[in-house]
Amino acid sequence: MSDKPNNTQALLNLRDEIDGIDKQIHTLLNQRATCAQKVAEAKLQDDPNAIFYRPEREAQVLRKIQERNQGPLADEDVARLFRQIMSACLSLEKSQKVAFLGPEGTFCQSAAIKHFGDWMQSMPMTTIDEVFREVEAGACEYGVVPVENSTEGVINYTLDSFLNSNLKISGEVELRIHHNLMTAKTNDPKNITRIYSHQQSLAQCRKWLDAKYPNAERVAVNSNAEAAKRVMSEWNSAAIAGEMAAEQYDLLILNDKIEDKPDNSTRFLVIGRSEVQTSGKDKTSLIISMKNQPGALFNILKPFKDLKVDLTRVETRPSSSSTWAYVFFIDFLGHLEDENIQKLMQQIKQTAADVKVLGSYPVAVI
Ligand SMILES: O=C(O)C(=O)C[C@]1(C(=O)O)C=C[C@@H](O)C=C1
Repeated sequence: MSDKPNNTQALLNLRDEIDGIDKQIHTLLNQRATCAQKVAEAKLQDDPNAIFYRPEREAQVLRKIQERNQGPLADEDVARLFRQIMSACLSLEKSQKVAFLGPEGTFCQSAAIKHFGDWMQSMPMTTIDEVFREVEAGACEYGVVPVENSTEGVINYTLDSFLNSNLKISGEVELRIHHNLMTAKTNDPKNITRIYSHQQSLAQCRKWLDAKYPNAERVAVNSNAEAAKRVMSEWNSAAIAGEMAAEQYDLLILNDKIEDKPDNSTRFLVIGRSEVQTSGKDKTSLIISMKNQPGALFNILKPFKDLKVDLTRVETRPSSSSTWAYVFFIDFLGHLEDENIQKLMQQIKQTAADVKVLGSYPVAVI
């Protein structure tokens, strides 16, 4: 018997128990990965040009995990763990290249990692348009682009990019956005006279900046990560960016969570070249142009009421072609394969000048 105090022996016994559990988890993880490899083989036998990433199936797996979770780990934490397990399994089937609005360290990259896990290959692009082009050209399987922020509203450039693209929406990601003021570790915060960030981030932290740095020059740049890159070499500057950017560019966070609204979040869209099957809890996005006649908008929206389809967003944008004065970007709950959505689409097509389906995709799970 060890002469160590009881609590050490109890500790050692518990560690033995953990070792036994880890051994089981390790075995099961490799069994699961082997299954995923067999799934890949089955997909290829069915279709030599098989699509390996299946967002509908991943959403179903993550929902089941959350539904049966008994704790002590929180539902979202367990789902994030399984998100990573599926990411590792998918990488055994086929590595996924995902374009995002860069550079490295942007919230868009954080959204891509949240959705695809750490095993995807993230490819930074300088503009939203470039993300679309990279996926259209087949250089990347998927892309992630920002579409709306809870404080600043919709990102028009993303909506307009869909007008001239054949890409489909494959998924959506919700990301809580925390802004931090950061600077180079060699800088003296008292010398800060210029603050860089994306124009949306400067706007989301306006009140904080007015209170803390009323006289600092505010310079809008393409992205928060670009702002972080700049301050690495400027002794009198600071950047507003996410935690990931501070890590990426080895910066010191002077103040964290400086956003004016505590529930500040951004929604991102996952874009791809193929349609997504039904997952059981889906959303559909359309672009609808209306005939220039009285009551046209009412006629478009009436079928949603009649068929009890839940509209989640309606945005108006100027049309890119002369024939369309305005187009409507409409999101609603349901999948194109659902019977009531098929009825809805028939009625919309009777009254609209034109309808462009952007896709049906799983409602964000984590
Ligand atoms: O079920 C599949 O189609 C799989 O490829 C397996 C799996 C998984 O790990 O659960 C992996 C990748 C897919 O995106 C979906 C699920």
